[in-house]
Amino acid sequence: MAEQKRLSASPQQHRVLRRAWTHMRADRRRIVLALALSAAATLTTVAVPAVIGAGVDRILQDDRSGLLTAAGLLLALSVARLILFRQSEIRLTAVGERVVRRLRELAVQRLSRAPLRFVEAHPSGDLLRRTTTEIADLANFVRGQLPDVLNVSGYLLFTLVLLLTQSWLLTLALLVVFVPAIVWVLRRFKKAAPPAFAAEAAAAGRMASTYQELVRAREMLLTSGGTGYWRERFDRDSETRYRAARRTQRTLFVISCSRVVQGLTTAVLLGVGGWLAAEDRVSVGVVVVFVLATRQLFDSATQASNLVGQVQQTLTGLARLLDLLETTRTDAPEPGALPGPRTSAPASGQEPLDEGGSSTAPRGVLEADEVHYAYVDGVEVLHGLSLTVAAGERLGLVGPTGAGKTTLAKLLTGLYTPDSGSVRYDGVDLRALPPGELRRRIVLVPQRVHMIAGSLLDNLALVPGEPGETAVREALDRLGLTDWAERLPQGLHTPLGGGRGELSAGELQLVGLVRAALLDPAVLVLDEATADIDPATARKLETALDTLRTDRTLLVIAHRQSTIDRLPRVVRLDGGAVDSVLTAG
Ligand SMILES: Nc1ncnc2c1ncn2[C@@H]1O[C@H](COP(=O)(O)OP(=O)(O)OP(=O)(O)O)[C@@H](O)[C@H]1O
Repeated sequence: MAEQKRLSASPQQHRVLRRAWTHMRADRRRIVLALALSAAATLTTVAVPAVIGAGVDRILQDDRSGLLTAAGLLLALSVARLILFRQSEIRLTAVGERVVRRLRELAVQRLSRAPLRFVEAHPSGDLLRRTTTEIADLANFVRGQLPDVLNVSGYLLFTLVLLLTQSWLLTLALLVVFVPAIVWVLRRFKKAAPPAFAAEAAAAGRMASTYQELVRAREMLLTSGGTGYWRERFDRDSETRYRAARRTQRTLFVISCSRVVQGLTTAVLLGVGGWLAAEDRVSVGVVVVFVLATRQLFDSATQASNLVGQVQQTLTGLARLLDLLETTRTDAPEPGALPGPRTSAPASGQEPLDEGGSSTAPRGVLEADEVHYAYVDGVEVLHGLSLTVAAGERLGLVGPTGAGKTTLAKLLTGLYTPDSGSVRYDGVDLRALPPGELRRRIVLVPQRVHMIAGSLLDNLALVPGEPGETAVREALDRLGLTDWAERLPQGLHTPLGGGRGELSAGELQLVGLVRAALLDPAVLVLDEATADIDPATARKLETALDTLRTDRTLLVIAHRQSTIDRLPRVVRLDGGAVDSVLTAG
């Protein structure tokens, strides 16, 4: 099996911000301006204790004009602070939202282009959580906590510089007591937090997957009486999530130990500061600066300790999102195009290529060459299968359940890529075709057709090229399905999907066939696409699809004998290889 990239449940958080920077680069000017404003706003707060300290010294020196200057400065600082904080917050939030929006759109874009095999290999709840909940958490963090995180970090840094300029001895006393203790607390937290938060996020993803599967399989569970099993599984997941949440809470408790460290530091500072003032080695104003600044320092440290949990949670979410973006990134070279319209004679047995236009996609030979494919390592499903379908041929594909027919159909339509070997259309490897071009040429109609919330028209028009109502009505007409659409309560505008209305299994297949008729591809692969439709209607539709375009290559997977009987050549698969070929007549 070709190496398949997989998402990690607890992806690496190493250098997560540096990795995220790639997605922020486009906004670097806005980011720098927002950070500069935030730093300036923080400086206006840090300066307050220094100005008060200077004012106290002026009082003790009976310097009235100095005192007035200090008072005026305090007033100016408070006005500047108000303006700068507001401005920095607005700009930070705006730029943060832009980055989050870019990440959200990129995640959805990459996921929508990810190989089917990648999507099938992951629980849909996990993918959903990464692209919705975790991005929403990131957006909330940007809006709610990011300005605080920057202010607190700036405050801690600038205050330290201020204190050093006031008295290095008192700063040393502060650092000797405060730093080792706080470093110990933070290191313990840093060691315990990433695995705890990652485990909680993974448990939440698993729970969402289980819930989603339960909702999707509700009918089967009710009929088979399997709800008990599902409840047990959900309870197990819920228990794991509960334990993971408890572990996170315990980790957060480590951080609250910093309050004890703060009490100890204040006591030491008061003692040393009082002694130095009595010895006349520092002014009373400096002691005042230290008392005020360290109070604010502790407030910031407390705020930081509260924020650390949220920051960690956000970093975990960001790492999971980056994991998704990095895993789904394709380094494939620019997709090639099919050869342009030919002026020379076509290869023998081939018709000339059409020049394009959605209704005249070019024709060509479809070939599977020595294709190997495995869903799971070591369990090969197709074993070097080769098959050639001539341009315009109508071919049946039959075989026992599990023979590999659907797998081959998905490979022939480019939904899967072979582990080795190749699938070519008109001599071009399907991997080299842009998705839009590929769909114009080769279309698979599966047995299970999926719907989105919207009207019948929205659902029918869910094909590249956004066909309008007229094109949809024409396609219905060509397939003889106008009456069926008109019989629905509001005709083409009947609301469907998202719990608003459902179609029967056979009607869903009609939708799949109309979509195929709208695309009108050169190659149409029907995988049990009429199995749920009554035999008479199925025959009518199959004939319509046949006659709509007589030069179309048609590959039909079917169990119904009457469908197979209409096809001039039938290939039988067994055990992932061609077993026999039957030709009519
Ligand atoms: N998503 C998947 N993950 C793992 N194994 C899979 C997956 N889909 C199919 N298989 C396995 O691949 C093998 C071939 O399946 P496939 O659906 O191609 O058979 P089929 O011939 O179309 O069967 P049927 O007639 O029942 O539709 C089976 O053994 C099946 O269990």
